[in-house]
Amino acid sequence: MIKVEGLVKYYGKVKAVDGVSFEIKSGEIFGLLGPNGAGKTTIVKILTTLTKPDAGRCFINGFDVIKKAYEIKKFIGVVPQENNLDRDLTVYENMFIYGKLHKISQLKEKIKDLLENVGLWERKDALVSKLSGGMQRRLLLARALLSDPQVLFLDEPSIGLDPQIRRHLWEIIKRIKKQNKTVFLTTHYIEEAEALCDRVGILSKGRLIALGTPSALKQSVGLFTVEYTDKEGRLKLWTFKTKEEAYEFAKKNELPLVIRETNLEDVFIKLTGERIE
Ligand SMILES: Nc1ncnc2c1ncn2[C@@H]1O[C@H](COP(=O)(O)OP(=O)(O)OP(=O)(O)O)[C@@H](O)[C@H]1O
Repeated sequence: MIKVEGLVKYYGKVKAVDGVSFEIKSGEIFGLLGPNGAGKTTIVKILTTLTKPDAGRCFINGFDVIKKAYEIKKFIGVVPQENNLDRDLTVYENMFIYGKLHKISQLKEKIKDLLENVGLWERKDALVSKLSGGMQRRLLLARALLSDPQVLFLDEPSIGLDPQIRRHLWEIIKRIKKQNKTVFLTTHYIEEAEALCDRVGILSKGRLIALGTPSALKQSVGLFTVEYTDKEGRLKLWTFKTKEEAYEFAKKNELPLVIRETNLEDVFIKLTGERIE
């Protein structure tokens, strides 16, 4: 469904994307995981035709994203990181105007369906400025789905939301996948990548440093982690294939160590020596 080959993007002298390649299958939830500034938004902007790469190619549904921007726009939906809803209009009006602009047929029925789907039908007459952050994010999602896109791009969908509201949003995103849509999301939340994504690409300083299912990525460094935080708050990690090896190692040490299952943050730390969040 999505194919990215050797993507490079500079902003002046900053190499924001440095030779990134990956493929996403139809119906997958694919996540780009990485810290702030890793280049996630830039890749989303390239794939959604908002900016052009300096090198490389990408295709969505066989269409060249750079050459066929007009066609691409017909089958993608985008939830940008920055909220671009009209705050002075109601929930319904935001949906209606967007639908009219995009010449959506059976608009009223679709608006009702989607607002019900994201739990906002009851609030359809509320001004956007009166909605909570989580509700606004759900409205952005509903609006992006109005054109019934085959591929949905979500740039940091749950940034700034508290954990409970984040989980509600994840349920909605999982339902979207069930409608046979391909979902491309970016995140710097480990939990979000693990809870939602079929496959994850780990991005660091513009480079894709690992790619695979969350469990394969964890397996690649070792499924069990021994953790130690020194007096200065510095974290040290050792990863092991088996729980027994981890216990064996911990037993030999005098230090207060924590033994736990490896998560994607550990994978990132192992590969880069840095933390994500
Ligand atoms: N318009 C721009 N002009 C100059 N530099 C930019 C621009 N947009 C991004 N950058 C730089 O490119 C790099 C990648 O930024 P990008 O926004 O793609 O990262 P990100 O992983 O999405 O992080 P965030 O979650 O903070 O948006 C960063 O060093 C950033 O400062």
